[in-house]
Amino acid sequence: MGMKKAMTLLDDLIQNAGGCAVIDGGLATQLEKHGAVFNDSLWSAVCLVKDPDLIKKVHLEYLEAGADILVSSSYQATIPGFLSKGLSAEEGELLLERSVKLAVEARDSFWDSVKSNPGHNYNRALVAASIGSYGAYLADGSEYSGHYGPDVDVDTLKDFHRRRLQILVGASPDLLAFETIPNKLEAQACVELLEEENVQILSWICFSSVDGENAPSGESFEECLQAINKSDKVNAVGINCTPPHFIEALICKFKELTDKPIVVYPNSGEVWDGRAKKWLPSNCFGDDKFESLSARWRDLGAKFIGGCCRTTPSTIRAVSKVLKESPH
Ligand SMILES: C[S+](C)CC[C@H](N)C(=O)O
Ligand SMILES: N[C@@H](CCS)C(=O)O
Ligand SMILES: [Zn+2]
Repeated sequence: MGMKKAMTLLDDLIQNAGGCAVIDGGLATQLEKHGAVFNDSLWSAVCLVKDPDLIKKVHLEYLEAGADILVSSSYQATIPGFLSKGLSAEEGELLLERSVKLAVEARDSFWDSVKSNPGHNYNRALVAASIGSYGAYLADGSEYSGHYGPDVDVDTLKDFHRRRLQILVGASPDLLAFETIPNKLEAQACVELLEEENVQILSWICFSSVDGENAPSGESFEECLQAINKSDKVNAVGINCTPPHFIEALICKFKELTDKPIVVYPNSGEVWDGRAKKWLPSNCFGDDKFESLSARWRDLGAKFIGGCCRTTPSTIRAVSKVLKESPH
């Protein structure tokens, strides 16, 4: 499909969803709720190897809750990560393809089961292939610090992302979702890669933020968005895995900094301790808060809203309900 046709598909989805498409919630979180254990450097990508059926089940739960966009299970799935566990490059590539396939299969079977029900309130969902940051692969919490050290330059990051991007593009998702990008260098690497590979699939680039004002590296979003704004290969930009109380101000900031559609899918407000590898209870937002805040975020201009870590299908049910029952 050409970029133009894909863009129409996305615009139609936003319109059919009432002016703002609903993204799913935390994938790893919901896998853990079903008993999956991720005390491993592959984090949720362990499930791609050990229990792909569970991934499909969670995708179906999010569709049932009203998600218009599913994000695939490839966040922390990388060829070097799989090689470090003794898998071959070919096996790693098949696992990446599998992550898209699982989401596509869930989407297709869910849509087949609801599309002819009169009065159903679902849209045919799109599948976004997740591309987690280099920091996610490092598994040291650096997707929330942006500190990759002096030896990492733009070529290191492009080399890291290139093969996975090629494989995910080859699996034909509807979208590419760069997630939890923590600094300007990685944003630039992602844009250069999309250009160099002449990628013909829509994409968004989302940053994390730990202070509600800047990228985790301390660089301003004005700096981080420079390369993105110049490229027509990036179709939307925003924030994920960041506490909900920062989102309103960040939407306002992004509106001043870019003409691209804005994506927000915050976490619950809990804070990831990269060393202890656990979530620390903090200013935690429940589903009712997500419900009221989503309407506010939509009114401020966000075009894609969902949840990230520690949000669940019940969060997305609340978000979907408010966005679809009182459309803009
Ligand atoms: C979004 S964070 C909670 C993912 C896990 C992290 N990259 C780690 O492996 O420690
Ligand atoms: N798509 C990933 C993001 C982690 S920050 C997940 O939901 O698990
Ligand atoms: Zn997250």
